[in-house]
Amino acid sequence: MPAPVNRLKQRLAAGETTHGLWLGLADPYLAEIAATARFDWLLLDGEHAPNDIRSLSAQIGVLQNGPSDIVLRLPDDNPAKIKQALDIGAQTLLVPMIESAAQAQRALAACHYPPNGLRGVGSALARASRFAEIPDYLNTADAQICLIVQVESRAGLAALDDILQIEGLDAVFIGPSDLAADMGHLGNPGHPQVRQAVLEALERINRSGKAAGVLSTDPEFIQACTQAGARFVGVGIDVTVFAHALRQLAARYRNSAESTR
Ligand SMILES: O=C(O)C(=O)C[C@H](O)[C@@H](O)CO
Repeated sequence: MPAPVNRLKQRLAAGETTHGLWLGLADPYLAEIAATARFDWLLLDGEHAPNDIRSLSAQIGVLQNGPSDIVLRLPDDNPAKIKQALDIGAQTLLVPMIESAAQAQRALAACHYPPNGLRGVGSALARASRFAEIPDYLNTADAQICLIVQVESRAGLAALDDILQIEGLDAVFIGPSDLAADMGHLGNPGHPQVRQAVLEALERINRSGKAAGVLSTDPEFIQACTQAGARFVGVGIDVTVFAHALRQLAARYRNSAESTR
């Protein structure tokens, strides 16, 4: 019995457009509710959300047999964290703040077992192998790992062509918020200069044959990104959807006398 087939890896390789939700509420119960929306994928954010390995593992536990594929974003490119993420059962990883081909190559090596990589062997303890229930896990795991690296700075864009040459790298995600900050437009990912840079990068990634990724909550920009070749498309963030809906509901019933609350 081999490692579980990574459906999202296959879909991205086939050029399918997929839509997903960022999960930043960092809670398995809320992740289970999000799964009922049946997005193509759900991304567990280990970079900006209050997640740790146990909360990430608990969310994978409730999502792993659900309708959505699971993506786990690491806080950085630390090989030890990549190892832990894979061992708790994530098969699609998003690694932020990649600025060179060498850095992307190191992240890829951390995803694969020797001799092709540096991933430490601990599958007997790991959900990834179904706790050693998958006898051939070590020999079949690598083929099902999907690595997406984030390019989100001018230095990363300058290295993009070299990054796109990396064999075995599945996708490159352009981070509009951090790119905006690096371009001098902190807090304004919708700035025309930023949007142009994002769309041009998505076109370059798509032309390379790798999958292009992006996150936006603006339906018009989402359409523009898809037309530019984005196939891994984040279309919302659970935290902002939740917070906005609650504020709207409260405001509807808050009378004017309390409006200063
Ligand atoms: O730079 C970006 O944009 C991203 O990487 C996505 C953000 O981190 C996400 O938290 C939404 O702001």
